[in-house]
Amino acid sequence: MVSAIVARHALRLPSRLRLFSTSVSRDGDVKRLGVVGAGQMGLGIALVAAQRAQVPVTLVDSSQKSLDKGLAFAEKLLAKDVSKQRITQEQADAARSLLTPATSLDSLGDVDFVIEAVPEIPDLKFDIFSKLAQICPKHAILATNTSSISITRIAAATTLDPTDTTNSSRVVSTHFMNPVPIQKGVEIISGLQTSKETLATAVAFCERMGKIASVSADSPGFLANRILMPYINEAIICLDTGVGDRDSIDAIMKNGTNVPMGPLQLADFIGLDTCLAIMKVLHTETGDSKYRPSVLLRNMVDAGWLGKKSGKGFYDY
Ligand SMILES: NC(=O)c1ccc[n+]([C@@H]2O[C@H](COP(=O)([O-])OP(=O)(O)OC[C@H]3O[C@@H](n4cnc5c(N)ncnc54)[C@H](O)[C@@H]3O)[C@@H](O)[C@H]2O)c1
Repeated sequence: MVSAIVARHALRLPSRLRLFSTSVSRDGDVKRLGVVGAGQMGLGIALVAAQRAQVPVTLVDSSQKSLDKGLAFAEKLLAKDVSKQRITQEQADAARSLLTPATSLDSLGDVDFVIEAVPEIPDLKFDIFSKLAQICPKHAILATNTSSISITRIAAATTLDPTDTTNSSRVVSTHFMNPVPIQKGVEIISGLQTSKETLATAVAFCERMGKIASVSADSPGFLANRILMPYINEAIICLDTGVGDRDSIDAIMKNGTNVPMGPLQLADFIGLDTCLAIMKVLHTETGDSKYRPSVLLRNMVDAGWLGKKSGKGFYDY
């Protein structure tokens, strides 16, 4: 399965990508995982890795408060799984015991694979990857959960000499979908420097986590957001220009395409600031006017109406 996905992808890669195919990963056998950022995504990734792949996870966050909150939430999710008889108490205890919190990146000296899930701030990610390249073992895969930042740029931050791909070839994106314990899909994105072995290890590990991998190249919005965000943006333009009201827009897509929620409700769930940030990346990096963020989306973000997380968006919460 893994080799088929990677081979299919490699066939489509320009030959210049294959030139950088340095062997850095001995095999797909990840024995210890590091996760950086214990927020919404990082916590979900750590928990699913502990439950499904059954690997010990070092969960690093610069904020002790975030770690405490994240681990309390993990315990709540595990208790819910036990109460619904999806898992036994022993399985819940085993998963919880695999999660070790830490506040310093220096705790990641023994991991085989690390997934970064800190906020979507380019300089923050570049700084973390330059440190991970020094701290993690030389065979470790360095993955990011970014929604929109170029993987090639993140990989470039691991070295001062761009011609030396020892570190940059180990960088890849494992873009998990939210909420991680529920969504099956994960998007695996190669940067220009990413080696075939790194890609294969990333796909294999995500499959061990019970996920279904889709592989894409480093291009603005990758696959998921390149398709999803213009759909959401168009729904907002339809609302803004009076083609339909909120409920009609959500109802036709929900009842007509069999999705669990319509585009406006989904935008609220993702966060309107996140939607706008991704549309801006698509617009500026492609220069294509078809990705222009809708005026109403900009106005709602300016008003602080960010969706579910702020209590108000297209719906009230
Ligand atoms: N939220 C989504 O729906 C979603 C979906 C897919 C991808 N993503 C991406 O995942 C990443 C994380 O998003 P999130 O929603 O989990 O964010 P979040 O704000 O919930 O969590 C980020 C965590 O990183 C921690 N952090 C900040 N600086 C740090 C540092 N220097 N070292 C260690 N920890 C640090 C914060 O304390 C916080 O706990 C982003 O790149 C985002 O674009 C988000």
